[in-house]
Amino acid sequence: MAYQKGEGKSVVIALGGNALGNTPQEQLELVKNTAEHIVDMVAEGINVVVSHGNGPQVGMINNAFDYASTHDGKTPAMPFPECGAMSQGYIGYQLSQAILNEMKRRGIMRSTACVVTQTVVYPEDPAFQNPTKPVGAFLTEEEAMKRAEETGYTYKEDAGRGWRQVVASPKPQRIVEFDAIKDLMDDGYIVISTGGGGVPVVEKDDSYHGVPAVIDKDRSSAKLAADFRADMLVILTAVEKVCINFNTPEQKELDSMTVAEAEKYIEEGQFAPGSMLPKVEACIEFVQQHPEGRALITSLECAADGLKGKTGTVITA
Ligand SMILES: Nc1ncnc2c1ncn2[C@@H]1O[C@H](COP(=O)(O)OP(=O)(O)O)[C@@H](O)[C@H]1O
Ligand SMILES: NC(=O)OP(=O)(O)O
Repeated sequence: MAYQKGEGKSVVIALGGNALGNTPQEQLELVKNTAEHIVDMVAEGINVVVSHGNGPQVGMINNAFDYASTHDGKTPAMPFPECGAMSQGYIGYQLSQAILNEMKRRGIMRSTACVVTQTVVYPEDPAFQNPTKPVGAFLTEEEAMKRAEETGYTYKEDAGRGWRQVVASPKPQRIVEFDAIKDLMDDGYIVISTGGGGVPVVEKDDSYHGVPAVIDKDRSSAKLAADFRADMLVILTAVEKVCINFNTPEQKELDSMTVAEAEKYIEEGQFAPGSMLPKVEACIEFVQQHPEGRALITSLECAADGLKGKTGTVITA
């Protein structure tokens, strides 16, 4: 099956934590299943851009370098933005390989392209004054204070379980490699990009500079999808549908929401901050910027059916 330039719908998929797991070994196994679902969409003639989270991965890489650099005296300290880029690299490598293998198995003559992506954030974003995103392992207070002094990073106590590094989660303003991502997609590549929301960079003196932060990947995916006016933003997570009264006897699955309905539910506190809320907000941002587009929240397993309108929660303008 060969790709003809310009044909097919365009879809940005944001992969949640359950598509990747927590360790490289677990991830290598899980991405095989993830790839099957992505290739199901490719087989339907859809042009797919894949983005993914990186919270556990960037924390793991950062910790490994911190540990090595303070223990062996030979390994250099690794700046946080470089850790983010490494997480994009190894997740992208595993996803790319799994998608290629699956396409080969099905006789689909398409290729993949991984784009290490930077995302511009504003230095004055209030998120920098209130780091909220925990990354990496738990420490004692003493260890955390020592590391804070050495690195300048922020550590916070996490619900009585110990101290963890927290980083800011600023809003994505611009995807630096946007043109390359679009061109690659238009040329028929299955593009893996904007991993972990993109490495956050600020613009200063006409140059980009990495900053120690982790952008919400659903927000960056919404920005990417809106910028190239994708037909659909698909946020894949662990649940088939968004619910109201989630985890209560009155729980009700939603097939669809307009922006006005979603905003009413947000006001009622129906979506948990740090999990479902940013996903719904990302969908709202996408359809507000691109009202002809539709956003879908569903599970990986239901993705293909969701794209056919058979399941999931659809958010429209
Ligand atoms: N109102 C809701 N409807 C459905 N799921 C919800 C709701 N509120 C919170 N959740 C939880 O949010 C989770 C998705 O958030 P999270 O696990 O942070 O995402 P990710 O898949 O990106 O890692 C769901 O698996 C579910 O447990
Ligand atoms: N960058 C990001 O949103 O990662 P997680 O989805 O893993 O938290």
